[in-house]
This record gives sequence, C-alpha cells and structure tokens, in this order.
Amino acid sequence: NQCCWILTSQNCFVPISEIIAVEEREFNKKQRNIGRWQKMAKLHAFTVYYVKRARNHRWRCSDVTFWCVDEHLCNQWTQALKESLEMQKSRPKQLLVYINPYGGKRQGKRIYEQKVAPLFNLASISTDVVITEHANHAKDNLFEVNIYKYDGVVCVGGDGMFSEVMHGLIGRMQKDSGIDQNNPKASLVQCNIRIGIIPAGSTDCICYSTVGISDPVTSALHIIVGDCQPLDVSSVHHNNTFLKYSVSLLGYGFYGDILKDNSEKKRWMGPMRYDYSGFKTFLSHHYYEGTIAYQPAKRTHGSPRDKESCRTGCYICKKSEKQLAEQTKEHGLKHEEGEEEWKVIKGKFLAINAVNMSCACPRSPKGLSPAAHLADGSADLILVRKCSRFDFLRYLVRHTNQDDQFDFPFVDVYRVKCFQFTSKLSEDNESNVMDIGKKRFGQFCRDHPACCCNIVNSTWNCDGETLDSSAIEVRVHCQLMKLFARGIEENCKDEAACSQSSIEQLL
Ligand SMILES: Nc1ncnc2c1ncn2[C@@H]1O[C@H](COP(=O)(O)OP(=O)(O)OP(=O)(O)O)[C@@H](O)[C@H]1O
Ligand SMILES: CCCCCCCCCCCCC/C=C/[C@@H](O)[C@H](CO)NC(=O)CCCCC
Ligand SMILES: [Ca+2]
Repeated sequence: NQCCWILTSQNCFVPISEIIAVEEREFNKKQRNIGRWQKMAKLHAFTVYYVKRARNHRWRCSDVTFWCVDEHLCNQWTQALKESLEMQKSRPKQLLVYINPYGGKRQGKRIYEQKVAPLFNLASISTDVVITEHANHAKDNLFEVNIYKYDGVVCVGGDGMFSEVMHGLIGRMQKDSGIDQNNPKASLVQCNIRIGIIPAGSTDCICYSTVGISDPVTSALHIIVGDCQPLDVSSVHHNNTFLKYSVSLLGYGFYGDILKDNSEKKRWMGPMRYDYSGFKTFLSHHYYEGTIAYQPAKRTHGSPRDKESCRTGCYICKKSEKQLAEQTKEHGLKHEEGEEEWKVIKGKFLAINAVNMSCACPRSPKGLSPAAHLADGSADLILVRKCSRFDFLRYLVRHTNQDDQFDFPFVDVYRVKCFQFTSKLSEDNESNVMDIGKKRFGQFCRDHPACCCNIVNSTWNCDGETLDSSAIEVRVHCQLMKLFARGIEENCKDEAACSQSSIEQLL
C-alpha cells in the first residue's frame, strides 16, 4: 500500500514506494554487544534499503538496520515489508539493457557494471544485457526480440542511444499493429513498455530534462521504484516518407550546423566536440531563408512564456492525459483532422528550434524553452530571426542565467501541435527557377555578399542526428511513449521538508 510508511532510526519517513529492498541480516554479536543484558540474548535483524534525496535532484541508496530479540517479531516485519514491496505493481522485474560502449566519455560499460548492476541485483531485477557492436544494433535488435516479456528497456548512453531504442520500440509497436509510419497523418499506437535512461553520453538532455540531473545512480533508482513519465514524441516526414521521431530538439540553422561540423571524426574529443563546433558555428553566423507554417496548440493549457515549469505531477500534462483518453474513447485510433487555421511565417532565420520538452542539460540548466511540458501534446517552436552576432550571443548567454531568452525583438516562440518548413532554396527549385548565379557565386547570398545569408540549406538536427531533407512536416503525438522517470521534483530545502511534502502528496 502506497500510504504505508516506516519511521527509521534517523527519524525520517520512507514511503513503501521508495524502499529499494529488504534483507534479513546475520546479526554480528561481537560488534553490537555493548549493553550487559544483550550478552544473554540472541538478536535478530533486517535491513531496509531506501531512496534518500540528496542535493540537486540526486537520489542515493541509503540503509537502516532494525534489530530485536524477538525472532517472530523480526520475521513478521520482514514478511510484511516484502509483501508490501510485492504489491508495488509498477516495479519492473525483468529488463532488457543496451549499453553503448562508445558514447560520451566511453564509460557506459563501467558505469553500468559498477553503479547500476549492483542496485538492480539488490532490487532482485533480472536483466538481459546487450553491449552494442555498431550503430543501430539496439534498434534492429528491438525488431527481433520478444519485447513483450520485458517490463522495460534500459539504454546506457546518450541522447543518440535513447533515440535508437525509442525508434526500435515505437517502430516495433507500429509494425505489430499494422500501422504505416510513412503516413504523416496516421495515429500511432502508444508504447507502454517504459524506457529507462542511464546517462553516459555527451549532452544527456532527455535524462536531465526528465529527472533533473544526469546521474546514473539516480536514474537506476527511478527505474527500480517503477516510476512512469509519459512523453510527447514528434514524427518527422518528407513527401509522405517517414524520416525520424524526435523528443528533444529539432533544430535548423544554428544547432543543425553544429551537428554538421561535429562529424564522427571529432568523436575522440568526447563531449568537448560540441563546445568546439558551437564556437565555430557561432562565428560563422549563417542565416537561412524559408517558410514555416504551423497550427497553434489551442487545446493545451499554458504558454511558452509561463513562469512555472513542468514538474512532477504537472497538472497541465495531467489535463492532456485526460483529453487524450477522452479522444481515444470517442474516435479510437482514427486521426481527427484539425480544423484550426494554419499560420505562415516567412523570413531569414539564424535558428529554428522545435522542442517537445525544456531541453535542459548541464550546459543550460533551464533549457531552450524553460516552460515546455513533457507530456502536453505540444512543442514549442522558437524562431530566432536575423540579428547581429552580439545580439545572438546575448540570446545564447540567457540560456545559462535567469534572464528570459524570449524577451528579444528578434525571437518569437509559439506552442504548436504541428508545423511544416520549406527552405527558400527548395521553394525556388520547386518552382523550377534555377538561378545559375547561385551556382556561380557559391554558397553566399548574391545580392549581399557580406550578409552571411546562406543560399545552401542548413541541416535539421533531430535529437542529435542529421536529417537528409530540409523540407519537413512535423506532428506532435501526445504521450506516445513512457519513461522510468517522474519529471523534475520541486526542490526540497532539507530532508525533513522533503519527507513532509511527500507525505502531503500521498495523503
Ligand atoms: N557499438 C557502437 N559503435 C558505434 N556507434 C554506436 C555503437 N552503439 C551505439 N552507437 C551509436 O552512437 C551514437 C551516439 O551515442 P550516444 O548517444 O550514446 O553518445 P553521445 O553521442 O556521446 O551522446 P549524446 O547523444 O548525448 O550527445 C548513437 O546514435 C548510436 O547509434
Ligand atoms: C557563451 C555561452 C553560451 C552557451 C549557450 C549554451 C546553450 C546550450 C543549449 C543546449 C541545448 C541542447 C539541446 C539538446 C540537444 C540534443 O538533442 C542533442 C543530442 O544530444 N545535442 C546536441 O545537438 C548538442 C548541442 C550542443 C550545443 C552547444
Ligand atoms: Ca510537450
């Protein structure tokens, strides 16, 4: 029962849902026989391992040992606690684990073996572990194995590794349900097999934005207690062909160019390669011309300029969950064609970013859109128009401090449910007006050679992977998948306040 609590000897309350394991203990008489009367009695003991909150959303495994002289009483306690743990139905028993040994600082295998596997053992979770041998190994494997025998899939790596596992799972669900992913209007089948992320990559934005920290032990504990966080997923299509899914950043211009510069050859630099490419891309200061058409997300509550962020138990995401359930009840899987109007914006942009979540990460703890929601069925579309290098720097710096990064005349932000983008170049090509001058003068703007306006296209950065087409059609699928997470918890000033707030939440 979620409302059962134990009071530990350190005077802190632990909800049953946050107990990791209970173990009988061999009591060591020599160590404990301090009092005279104890010499005569045989002692019995059990240890409770539980989640302890540390600073900055970190979770740690703490333990407390209870002992008594009455063997029957001791057994009763252990039995009762173990039965209560058995009743926690959302906890995983069997997991499929994929480890990318080459992600981030190449520490994935060590992190899993030293920090995560011992905790899974303690919590009696059995695992099948696959160490990937090449890119797409995990994704392809998910189409072959019996995924339905697992309570979840864990990926040890960065955002790229998560993306692979997500594509494998969502793709497999659609295949098994006979849904054509190439149809941009298809209603996709929700994936109920949760994904756990053990962060071991370069940006780890998805883990950071859903847990509040990128820390392997914290993530392992969220998996053990069986947390569940639904997540919006965007589908990306070009000409009725499925390209990719995205959960964090879909970025054209600045973030696309960073990735393009960031070739596999630079992987030896580890996470540093992004700073190097970021600096180079900032100096190049390229603009791109194009047209964006979007449908505003009218049914979702909240706005990208809100002061409150999405947190554990977010009521805006809960409302979307309710709406989604009602909609599914009414229309089943049939896609309901929106009647809402399309808004069209043409212009020259330094960056076009569409984010399904805040995209908080260690480089930017509040993220690209601090008020974006994990599971509200919408994305925040951020348009950074042509501006000076100095203004763009001011905009970037605001990602790292408390100032509002949307409070600039050259930045617009909209909450959308779908959008389309066409670059000026592909518009021109489509209308068959091939300007020979473009070829002759190379990649820079013929009319204004010094304006840095690029005639060639940029590339889309889709959760850290490049897309082959610049013209794309994007649609947000509300809560298409689930993570072993609970969103970012409100900050607790001290442990006592933390326990108190958890009690209030449960009551
Ligand atoms: N054994 C492997 N060899 C080479 N590449 C792999 C292997 N396993 C997975 N990959 C690929 O490596 C890519 C990057 O991995 P990952 O996301 O773990 O690290 P990262 O790029 O350093 O971190 P981030 O994505 O957070 O920036 C993934 O897209 C994945 O497809
Ligand atoms: C003067 C200081 C200015 C500093 C400005 C910092 C702004 C940083 C915002 C970072 C936003 C990251 C969004 C996440 C994108 C991920 O899906 C993707 C895959 O891991 N990472 C990158 O593309 C890697 C992106 C790397 C960006 C540097
Ligand atoms: Ca969202």
